[in-house]
Amino acid sequence: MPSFLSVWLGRIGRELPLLLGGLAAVVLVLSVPMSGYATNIVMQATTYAVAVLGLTIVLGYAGQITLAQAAFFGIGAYAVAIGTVSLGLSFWGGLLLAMAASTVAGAVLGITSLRLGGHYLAMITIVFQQILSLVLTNWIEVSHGPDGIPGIPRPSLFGYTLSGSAGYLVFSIVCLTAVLIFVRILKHTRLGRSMEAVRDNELAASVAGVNTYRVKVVAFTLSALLGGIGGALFASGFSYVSPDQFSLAESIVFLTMALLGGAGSALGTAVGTVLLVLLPESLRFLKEIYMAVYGLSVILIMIFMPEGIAGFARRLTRRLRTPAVRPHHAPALHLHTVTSDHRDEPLLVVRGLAKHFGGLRALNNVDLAVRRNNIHALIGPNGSGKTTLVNVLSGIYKPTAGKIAFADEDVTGAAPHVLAGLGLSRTFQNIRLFRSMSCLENVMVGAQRPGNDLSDVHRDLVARSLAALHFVGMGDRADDSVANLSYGHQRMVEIARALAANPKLLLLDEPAAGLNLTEKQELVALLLRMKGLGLTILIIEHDMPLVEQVADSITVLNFGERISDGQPEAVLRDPAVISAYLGEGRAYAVA
Ligand SMILES: Nc1ncnc2c1ncn2[C@@H]1O[C@H](COP(=O)(O)OP(=O)(O)OP(=O)(O)O)[C@@H](O)[C@H]1O
Repeated sequence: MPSFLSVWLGRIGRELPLLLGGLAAVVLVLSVPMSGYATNIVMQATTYAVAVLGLTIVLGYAGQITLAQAAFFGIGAYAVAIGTVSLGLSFWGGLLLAMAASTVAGAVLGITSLRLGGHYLAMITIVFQQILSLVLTNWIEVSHGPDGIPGIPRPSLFGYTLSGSAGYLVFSIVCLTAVLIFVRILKHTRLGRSMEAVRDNELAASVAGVNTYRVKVVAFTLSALLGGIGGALFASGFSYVSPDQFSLAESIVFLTMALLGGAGSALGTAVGTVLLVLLPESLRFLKEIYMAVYGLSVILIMIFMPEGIAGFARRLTRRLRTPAVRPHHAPALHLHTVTSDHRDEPLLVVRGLAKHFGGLRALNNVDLAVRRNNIHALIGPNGSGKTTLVNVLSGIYKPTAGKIAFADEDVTGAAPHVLAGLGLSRTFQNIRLFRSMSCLENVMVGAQRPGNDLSDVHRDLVARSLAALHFVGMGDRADDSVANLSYGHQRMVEIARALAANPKLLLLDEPAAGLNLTEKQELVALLLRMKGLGLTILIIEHDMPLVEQVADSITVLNFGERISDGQPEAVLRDPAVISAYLGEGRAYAVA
């Protein structure tokens, strides 16, 4: 069964409480008579919530700030208005138009702007929002200008027109429940995990095999689509649209709703939306000062609940949660095995590699050959170019000159996620984990890299990730948040994430840094066990006793140039290495 289908089917059962909640809301709407005013408030909350759930995806999951959600909401609303009133389409035709228009607008804006991150993206979305407002106000022949478009029809369903408010409200609640469940389940899919990995640490996500740009574009487009659906429901519900309903101010309100509820939680976002629609209405009795009290309430909630209502609720219920049941036995980890006839053949071949930063030659004319099933150490003084070399090999930096061949394929200048897909995994000198995720989720991002020969089912992904965690001695911490781990344990999780990807080559950048003596001995044993399973390892390390225990060959860099290369016995006796790095009497330099 395809992985995504098994995840969706497996998760849908867990959403039963939400389905029942939706059903209860429907029963309530049908059984309790509501005034027109109350109906409008609930309809506004419901349709807004659909649009704001888009922000859960793009901001909460993928960490991208957008201030154009009201623009996509407006595109959806106007598409239904123009489709039904001007073009004579049915509501359903208008809805399809709204979905298509918001998706295309989101994809185009995402593709063109998501290479820029952070505040640049926020600025571009503000500009887009302002342009849309101007177009809606001034393109009178199409949008009817500031007067807006009245008379938008409501849909028919199975021959029954939802013209009554209660019927349409039920329809909106059903739509909201479906969107809510979709967004909640999305979090647990490969795509959702990739989004969260991008949010937590984009660089680590890319070397773990996530195409970060594509994931951001998909998140942005999905968010725009939900904005469009929300807008379509809103337009048909209120039968009227005008440009002032979709202004920048509205986008800021949407953002506040998401942040107030807790952007990373779909349920929290929905609660935040309902609260911010109801709060000003419930404060109207305060007359002139009601807006001031409203603003103050929002500020106070944000100060005392910085992670939003969802984060606050999570903290309250932490102790009540039951831990997941995991198998006690350690599942076996299968790695990329090298047959004995290929052992010692070159896996990675680097020729004439150079990397210049302006006038600084961090690497100059470096040659390197890493042989299969070998542990190859890269040593040299601080600033000699070791990390730069690993950054070039893993695609983070483009080389200035030279060629890199990996598994007989020219990979010079390839992107990090492409190299990860070919079987190149790495860890970082400064540990880079996805800090909001558990150990298991971190490792699953590694395991789900493209090209990893898992039979494509979620269960296998979990099994392989648990096997990798057990292999590094972290099996019993699978469900712990990585943020609560000691430094040494975080290193082990990072190695497990790389191992779960079933790499052909593992690049380790100073894995012993920050470890105590016992942990270093455990690392030596781990390195030898990994080699025993057939893995090829390139390790940067300053700890020379460790290097001596594990290395089959050593390359030494100094001022960006290779000064020695070969078997450890010869390299460590090389006068050039002793003078540049080891010192007389082999007093090992420790970083
Ligand atoms: N992004 C960058 N921009 C400019 N200079 C850089 C950049 N990255 C590295 N360098 C420079 O390149 C040189 C090599 O640095 P690198 O980090 O590769 O050394 P290293 O051998 O890994 O050192 P260490 O053992 O201290 O980690 C240094 O002079 C460093 O300042």
